[in-house]
Amino acid sequence: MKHLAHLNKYFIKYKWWIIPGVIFVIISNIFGVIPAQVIGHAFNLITEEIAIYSLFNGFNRQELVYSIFSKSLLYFGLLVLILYLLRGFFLFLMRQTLILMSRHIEYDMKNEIYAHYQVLTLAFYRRNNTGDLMNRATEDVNRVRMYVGPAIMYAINTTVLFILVIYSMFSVNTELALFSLLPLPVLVVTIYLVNTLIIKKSEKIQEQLSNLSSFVQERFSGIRVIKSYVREDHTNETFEVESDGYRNSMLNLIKIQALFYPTMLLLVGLSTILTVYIGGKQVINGAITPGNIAEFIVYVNQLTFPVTMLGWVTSLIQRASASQKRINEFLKLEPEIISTNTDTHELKGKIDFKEVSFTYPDTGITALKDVSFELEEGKFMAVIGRTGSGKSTLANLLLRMYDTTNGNIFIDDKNIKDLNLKDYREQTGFVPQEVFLFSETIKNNIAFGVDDASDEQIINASKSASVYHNIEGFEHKFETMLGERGITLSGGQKQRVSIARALIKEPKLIIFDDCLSAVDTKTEESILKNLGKIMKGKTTIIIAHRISTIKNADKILVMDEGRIVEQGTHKQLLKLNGVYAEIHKNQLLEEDVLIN
Ligand SMILES: Nc1ncnc2c1ncn2[C@@H]1O[C@H](COP(=O)(O)OP(=O)(O)OP(=O)(O)O)[C@@H](O)[C@H]1O
Repeated sequence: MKHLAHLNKYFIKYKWWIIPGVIFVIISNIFGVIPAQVIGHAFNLITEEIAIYSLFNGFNRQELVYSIFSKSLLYFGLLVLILYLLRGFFLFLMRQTLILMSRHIEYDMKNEIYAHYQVLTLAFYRRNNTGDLMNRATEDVNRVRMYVGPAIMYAINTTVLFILVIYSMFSVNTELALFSLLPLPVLVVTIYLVNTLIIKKSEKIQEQLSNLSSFVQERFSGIRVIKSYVREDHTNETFEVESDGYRNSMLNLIKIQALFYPTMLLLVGLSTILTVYIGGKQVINGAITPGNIAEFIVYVNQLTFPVTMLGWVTSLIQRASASQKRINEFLKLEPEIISTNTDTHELKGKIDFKEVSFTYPDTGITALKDVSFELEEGKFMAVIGRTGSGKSTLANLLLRMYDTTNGNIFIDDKNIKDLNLKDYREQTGFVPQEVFLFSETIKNNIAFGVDDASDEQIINASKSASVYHNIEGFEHKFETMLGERGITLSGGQKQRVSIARALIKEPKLIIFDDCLSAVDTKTEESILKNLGKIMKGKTTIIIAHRISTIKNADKILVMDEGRIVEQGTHKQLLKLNGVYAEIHKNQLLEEDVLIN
């Protein structure tokens, strides 16, 4: 329960929804209890009037007695109807306040969680899978909403009704009240147990269903692989096994659910029988009137629903508490990378790595070891090296996605940790190795990093990235939708759209992480030529595998196993006759083989 204390701030915020809500609950219940008393009186009236009516047997007056009798009964009927209508009206107001409040809290919570997700670092996203992140923002929030809305509403409702009904019952007759209420605790416990079982089974089913959907989703995405490996039948079989498990669990749940209502009705029936039996005895003894029995039967029936709710509410609170615990775990996480500086700084692009080492926190892999280099502002630097040698890690550190484990990075002679990170990243362009495009129009994908980008800017960026002609070739040009709802771009086209997205920002520092691998050498040349023009006087870092991409760089870093093994210009490195010269030789040989 202590986890739910996090929600108190919302209750305070929405106190003007809760207070009227509680008042409506009380009023609606008063209008629920009075009809029982009216029915009791009506019942007594019937018995008395029948006796009077029989007394006048054979007299003319009997007709008059009958008309008075029926009129008064009609008035009673109308009164009960009006009372129930009023009850209904206040129930409506109760839901309008308390349930609506829960929707507002749900909205606030989702915003709070989403905003917190945004400040958490890349390492957090590596540690947690997307499904889990989504679950906390949707499933868990939904469970908590069930607590702040229905659970609280029914809890207040049940308490108020209980007080009113029990007071009315005991004020009529203590013994009858005790016997009528006797089966109710059994009902509460039974419903709680059955409900907990139902919830447990439902959760398992939910999990099976989500496994099933993930399975189907993945297989649909990988349909090309399935078809080319002729694994359709095998996939079908796996699906059937999963599906069978889901069906069996569902059948099991339905069996339990089928027992739920009969058990409830049985216990309520038992209560009614006890009321009639004990009440009958009391009537014979003259302690109560027959009308009181009718009144009690209405009470017992009125209590049934809230009592059922009591068991339900208890399990709702338990689930909400578990969910809130999970949500709190995330909300309490502090981002590892904090930037408190709010000063803006015009980025010049001087970079200085001083004995930088970096170990990935979750895997313990040391990706950079004692890396030191300097790059003057406005220069073009390239990084080359075998796969896994730490090139992308270097880019990650340069964008401060992670902080160094040892050593320091200086940008314009300022420690990167002291920079205003938002301001720094805004002036930096980054093209990642794995292209990610949103399921949006090409135009929106290119304009992603800029507010209110003009058409001209978008066109120029696409021209610089040598993707303009491809886009113009599509039927809807820049309005072409990408992703699931639209077309699929080729690998090279994706890379170039991603480059255009970085170029439109007109960054002071640009980092290309192996993002020219899927474009042919001619296109690459034209991109590099454009880049040379755009980035003139601005710092450019290109991570690449092809010497042709980087031979004009002012400085080339050659990396191996997390270390810089060589650095210099193309000519200097060739002279060294080391790793770089070896890569160069091999690539020349490859080209020869291809040409011949
Ligand atoms: N997010 C991560 N968490 C843990 N380890 C990582 C992570 N990213 C990379 N590594 C590890 O760090 C090492 C360096 O990887 P990095 O991606 O920097 O290499 P790279 O030189 O860019 O390789 P490639 O040319 O194949 O892209 C590798 O051993 C890799 O397994």
